[in-house]
Amino acid sequence: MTKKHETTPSADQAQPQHAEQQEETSQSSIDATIERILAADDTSRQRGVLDERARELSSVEVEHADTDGEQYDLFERRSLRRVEGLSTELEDITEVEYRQLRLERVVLAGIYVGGQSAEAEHSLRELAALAETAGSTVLDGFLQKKSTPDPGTFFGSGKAEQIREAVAEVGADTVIVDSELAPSQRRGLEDIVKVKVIDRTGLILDIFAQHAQSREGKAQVELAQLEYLLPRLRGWGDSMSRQAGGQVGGAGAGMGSRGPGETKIELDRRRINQRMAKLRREIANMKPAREAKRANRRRNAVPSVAIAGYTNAGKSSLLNRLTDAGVLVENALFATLDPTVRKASTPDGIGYTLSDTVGFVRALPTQLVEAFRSTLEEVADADLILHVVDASHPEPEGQIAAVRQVLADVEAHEVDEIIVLNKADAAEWDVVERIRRREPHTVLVSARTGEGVEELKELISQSIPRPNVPLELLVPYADGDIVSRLHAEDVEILSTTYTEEGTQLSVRVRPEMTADLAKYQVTA
Ligand SMILES: Nc1nc2c(ncn2[C@@H]2O[C@H](COP(=O)(O)OP(=O)(O)OP(=O)(O)O)[C@@H](O)[C@H]2O)c(=O)[nH]1
Ligand SMILES: [Mg+2]
Repeated sequence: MTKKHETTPSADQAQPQHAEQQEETSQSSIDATIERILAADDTSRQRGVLDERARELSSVEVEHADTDGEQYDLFERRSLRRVEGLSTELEDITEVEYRQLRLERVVLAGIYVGGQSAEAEHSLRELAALAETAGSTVLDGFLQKKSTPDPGTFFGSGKAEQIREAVAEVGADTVIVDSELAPSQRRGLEDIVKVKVIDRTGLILDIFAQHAQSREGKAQVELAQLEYLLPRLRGWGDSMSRQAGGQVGGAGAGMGSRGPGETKIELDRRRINQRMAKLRREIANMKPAREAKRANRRRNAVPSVAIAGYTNAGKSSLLNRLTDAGVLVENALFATLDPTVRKASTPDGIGYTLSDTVGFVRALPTQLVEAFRSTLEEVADADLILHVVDASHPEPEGQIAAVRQVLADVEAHEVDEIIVLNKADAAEWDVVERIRRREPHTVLVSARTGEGVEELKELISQSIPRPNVPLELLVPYADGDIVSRLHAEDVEILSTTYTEEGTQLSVRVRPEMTADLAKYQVTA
C-alpha cells in the first residue's frame, strides 16, 4: 500500500474528481475574481510565513539550568533522532503507517477565514515547530484564504495544483496540512500533490509516539493512533474499488464492489478493533495502581499540586527548580508525556506532591485527550494547578485558552489555579502586564534563573490545604520522639514553651493525627 499512486484509476474513482471540478467551475465567478485579487497578496504570503523561526520553540540555544539534572534521556532521545534521507520501509502499511510517518522534507499548508490571517500564521509557525520536533525539515509554508474547505481536496484543485508545483520545486516528500482532514480530503489532495499528505492530528500523534516511554504512555498513544487510523484505512469507504484493482466498472458500486480488497480491509479493521479493546483493557488495568497511590496520598492528606500548561512553557524546568528532580527538559514540543510525581515542601515544611504532566497544544487531538484521560484526571484531582505560561511568547492568551479548554474537558476547571508566568528572563513586559491585568492570581518566575521562585513557593504554601486542627499539647520530656515527629510531619508549630512537666506546644495538625496526639492534649 506504499504504492498509493500506482493504482489504476477506476471509473468509480474518477467520478468524484470530475464532480469536484464541476463544482469548482460552477462556483460563482465572484470567487474567481476574489482569488485573482488575492493572488498578489498570496504570493507574498506564500514565502515569508515561515521566515521567522517557529516561535513555539524558543529561539535561544538550549541552556540547562543546574536544576535540570543530567538530562540522560535527552541524550538518548537525540541519538534516536531521525536522520534526513534515511528511512525504514515497512511492508504492511495498514498496520504500521500510523507510527511511521517518515517525515523528512516537508511543506506546510493551511487555510484561513478572512481577517484571521495573523492567527493562521501563528498556527502555521507552531505547525513548523511541531514538524521540527518530529524530526523533519520544513522547506516552505502556504496559507490560503478560504472560508470553507473544499470537500474533495481541502484546498480546491487549483490551489492544490500550486502546492504540487511548490512540492516539486523544493523536492519535498510530505505535505502537512494545519487542520484535521477528512479521510477523503487527504486522499483527494494526495492524488494531486503526488506526495504523502498528513494533517496536524497525525503529526501530533507521531510526536507522542516518538516520546512515549512508560508502558501506560505507549498504550495510550497507540490507542489514540488506532482510533485516528480506523476511519482512514486506505481502501475503506469510497475508494474501496482501488482495493479490487479497478475491476469494478460503471456507476453501480453496489454488490459488485465486494472484492478481495474489502475482505483484507475488513480483516485489518477487525484486528485493529481487537487491538484497541486490548489496549483499553490494559490501560484500565494500570489505573488501579495509580489510583491506589493517589488514594494513599489522600489518606495521608498530602496536598497535591499539578503543573499544567502549554507545551514547551517550561513545566518540567519548573518542577526541577522546585524539587531538584532532574526531569527531562528539551526545547521541543511534548518532551514530557509520562507524568512525574515528586515530593516537595513549603518553606515552612508542609509537604506536598508536585506532578508534571503532558503539555497541551491548540487543537490537541480529541483521540489523545481521550486516551490520556486517566493521566489528565490527576490534574482534576489536584488541590492546586500551577498553570505555566511562556511569558516570552508574544501572545500567550491563545495558549492559556487552549489549556483551559483541555482542563475543562477533563473536569479540572474548578481546581484553584495560579498562572505562573515563566521565562521572566526573556519576557516582554507588555505581555506580562496584559496577562496580569486579566488574571487574578499570577506570579512571574524564571525556572532558568530562579527569579521569583521563592515568591511562587510562598504562594503555593498559602494556596494548598494546610493542617487545620488546632491543638494544645503538653509532651513530657520522656516522650521527646513525639516532639521530633511533630517537627518532621505536616504540622504547623505556632509556639513552643518549655515547662517543668515537659514541652508545651501550640500546633495545627491534619485531622488524621488528632487520635495519636489525644493523650498529650491539654486545654489552653
Ligand atoms: N529563557 C528561559 N527558558 C526557559 C525557562 N524555563 C524553561 N525554559 C526553556 O524552555 C524549553 C522547554 O522547557 P521544558 O521544561 O522542557 O518545557 P515543558 O513545558 O516541560 O515542555 P513539554 O514537556 O514539551 O510540554 C527548554 O528549552 C527550557 O530550557 C526560563 O525560565 N527561561
Ligand atoms: Mg516537560
